Amino acid sequence: MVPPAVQFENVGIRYGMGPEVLRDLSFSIPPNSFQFLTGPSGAGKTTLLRLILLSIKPTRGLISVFGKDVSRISNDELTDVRRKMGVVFQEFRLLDHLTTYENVSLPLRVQGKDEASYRNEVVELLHWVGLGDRMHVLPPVLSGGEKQRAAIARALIVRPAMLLADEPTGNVDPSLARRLLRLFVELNRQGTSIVIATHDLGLMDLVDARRLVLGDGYLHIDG
Ligand SMILES: Nc1ncnc2c1ncn2[C@@H]1O[C@H](COP(=O)(O)OP(=O)(O)OP(=O)(O)O)[C@@H](O)[C@H]1O
Repeated sequence: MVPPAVQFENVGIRYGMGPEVLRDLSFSIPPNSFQFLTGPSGAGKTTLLRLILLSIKPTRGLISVFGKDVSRISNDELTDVRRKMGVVFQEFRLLDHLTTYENVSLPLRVQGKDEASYRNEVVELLHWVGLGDRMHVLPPVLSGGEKQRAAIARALIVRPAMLLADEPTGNVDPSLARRLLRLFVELNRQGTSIVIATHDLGLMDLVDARRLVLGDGYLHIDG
């Protein structure tokens, strides 16, 4: 049986000596599932995504990712787990000396793939996210929304087992937001588990998906 992409059991986290930001979180993200993560500003959405990404540790409880208990994970396993995750966070981390096309292709280049094997796919994806005419420019001349779309394309190009996206449509107009959402839905159809953190109720209404709702440190699940 395929394990859940993510499993939390009684997880809590605090920053330093502060109060618990998240408390008693127990839930799972099934393989091939689509969910929104929502809740008011400061509710802990980014914190929850960072826990799943293993960039911060819980102060209590158990987290497993792709069936691995993260408290016992080796460095090699950690690298392997991270490779399976596509991540779009609010800081886009594009490399300023590479063009948009080169930034988006970079994960495939790092995997040792030959450019001829991926060029068309990268170009097609760049057109889909509305960057067809921005392919050959460097990130410093891109707008915030264009950088965000480049970061989305870079996360999707490797067809990750799980996509974690923090407000991925925060900087784009509503019609482009719907287009990006269609891209996430298509990726999900091809087998990727999707977690999208958003405040945008209109966006969530467009997809019949589970909602993980954070509030007062607790999580409840709608749908
Ligand atoms: N590095 C940190 N050190 C101390 N406190 C932090 C840190 N990061 C987040 N917090 C606190 O944890 C709480 C949750 O923050 P988080 O960024 O996870 O919320 P969020 O739901 O993503 O918010 P937003 O919707 O505004 O992005 C907030 O009270 C925040 O101040």
